[in-house]
Amino acid sequence: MVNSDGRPVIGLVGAGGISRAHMPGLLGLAGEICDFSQDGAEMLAREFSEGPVPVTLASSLDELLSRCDIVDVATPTPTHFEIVRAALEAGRDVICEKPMTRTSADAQALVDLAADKGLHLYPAHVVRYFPEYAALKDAVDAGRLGDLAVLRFVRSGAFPTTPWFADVEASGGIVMDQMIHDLDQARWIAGPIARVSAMSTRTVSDGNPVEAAHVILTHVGGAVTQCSGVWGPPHLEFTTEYSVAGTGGTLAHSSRAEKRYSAHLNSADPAPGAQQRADGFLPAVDPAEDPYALELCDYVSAIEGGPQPRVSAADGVEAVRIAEAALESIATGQPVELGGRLAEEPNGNLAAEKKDGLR
Ligand SMILES: NC(=O)C1=CN([C@@H]2O[C@H](COP(=O)(O)OP(=O)(O)OC[C@H]3O[C@@H](n4cnc5c(N)ncnc54)[C@H](OP(=O)(O)O)[C@@H]3O)[C@@H](O)[C@H]2O)C=CC1
Ligand SMILES: O=C1CO[C@H](CO)[C@@H](O)[C@@H]1O
Repeated sequence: MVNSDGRPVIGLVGAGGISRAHMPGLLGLAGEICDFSQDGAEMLAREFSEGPVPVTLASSLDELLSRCDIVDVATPTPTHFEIVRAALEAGRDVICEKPMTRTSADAQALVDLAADKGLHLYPAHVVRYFPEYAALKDAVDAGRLGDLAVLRFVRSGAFPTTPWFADVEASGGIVMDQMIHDLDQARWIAGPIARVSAMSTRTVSDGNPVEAAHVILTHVGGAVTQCSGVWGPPHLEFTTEYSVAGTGGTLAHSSRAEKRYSAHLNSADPAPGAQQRADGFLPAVDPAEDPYALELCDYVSAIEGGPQPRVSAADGVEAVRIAEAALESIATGQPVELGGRLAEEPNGNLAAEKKDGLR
């Protein structure tokens, strides 16, 4: 189905917030983008119809799967399992938004199916492509921080307004939906995790829900990570922070840092520059190094025979498994042992390896 330039037809499932963040990257990679969603696909197609790449509509998932080479799943979390399974059954390589599925058992089942079919499956852990996090990874891998001792990750934004996010059964709440980015960072930067302790709170203020969580991870290598997440009131700008200390030094990032002052008040007059930087739901992105475009390019290149991308399917399973452990710890009040065995198994790479073997 590739077009005359050899560019693939990419099927986008979904037309919500993250679909719009994917569109610039998809437009740079695809010969055609075919979108399917419940209601919003037409509006999304209209918004992005100016350029040379046709944005077309499918009237069902089956139609989309029959018309595309690669599927990009950007629907609510509880729909990921069935949509990804259908795409793999139809023989399509798949990119899927995080969390890969709501449970690690479902995520592992998809990894196994992809491996059986010799197909690629990539979970969209986009924070690995944000420059400040990629720089941290490079510094740690180069040994510039020495042996890691303590890591702290913080992520704050407005409580998401689309109703399914508020349903913990559906979304997994702040830990599975939002903090999963930093749980993945912690494992990527400081290695496998042996123990997870967590606590969370949800309250309502002036009719607005607010949810927050702290998760402590003990890494197999001995380092300790604290992840904190906030889904706050509607005026809260999206911000991120980390600070990492090792025997060789420290590294820190704050998305607020370049601002001379920051105010997050419930007022009609937001902090200067805030709207250009980030809304309450997604972080600010420099279009010159758009991490959503970088991740999509990495995955599509791998699907087309390039090197393994920065994220594997096994990474997606493991992120969900750590988030599940945190939810269990919140429910029981006890730490959860992950046993140090962790999924440092090559499952995520199997699909690609198998496929390469078939070429
Ligand atoms: N990596 C990141 O930084 C981010 C990741 N995410 C993740 O992306 C996913 C989607 O989030 P987001 O875009 O914010 O969600 P939204 O609720 O804004 O959008 C979801 C879209 O999926 C469509 N949809 C729902 N069910 C189906 C279905 N069964 N088949 C086809 N389309 C369907 C909706 O349809 P309709 O046309 O009716 O609107 C809507 O267009 C979630 O898993 C979330 O965790 C979200 C934000 C950022
Ligand atoms: O990074 C993100 C922004 O916030 C959203 C709401 O929690 C998340 O789904 C998303 O992954």
